[in-house]
Amino acid sequence: MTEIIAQPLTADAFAPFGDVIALRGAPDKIINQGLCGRHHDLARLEFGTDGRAGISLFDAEPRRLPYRLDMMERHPEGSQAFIPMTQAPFLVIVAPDDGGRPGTPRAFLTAPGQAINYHRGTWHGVLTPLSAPGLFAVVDRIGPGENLEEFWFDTPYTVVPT
Ligand SMILES: NC(=O)N[C@@H](O)C(=O)O
Ligand code: NI
Repeated sequence: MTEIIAQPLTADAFAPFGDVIALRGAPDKIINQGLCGRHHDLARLEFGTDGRAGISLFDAEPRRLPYRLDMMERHPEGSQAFIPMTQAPFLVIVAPDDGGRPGTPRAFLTAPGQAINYHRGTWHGVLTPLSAPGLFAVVDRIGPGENLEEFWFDTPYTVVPT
């Protein structure tokens, strides 16, 4: 199986696929009588013309590295954000589109305090925590119709740590 080496997640590397939601420098605005910094509008969310935003909680089983990647998916009708409810790193796997199927996947390990938002239609691996509890707030589209497309690889990949 082809190996993919997981890299530290950076906003630049992830930009073609989505947004890294994290503190970056000074807040955009100081609020709450000076006791809170607002870091404003950090992700491009989309829910389609007939959908709406929803917040759900995902309680996922932790996985281990090396990780067998045999399927990727995408949501053609909306974006999907994963906001960890712990400080634990998790695995993020994305791929460019290659004629309607995932191209070569890329894997990232988050740092504590990083959350992510997959842009609408981005190929990604399913939520992959690496420790328990795998508890995440998820902001994605609630609406009619099918919003999940899966692609199963004939030959799985193996994701390994740096
Ligand atoms: N299917 C589902 O709600 N979860 C996936 O979209 C995922 O990205 O984990
Ligand atoms: Ni998804």
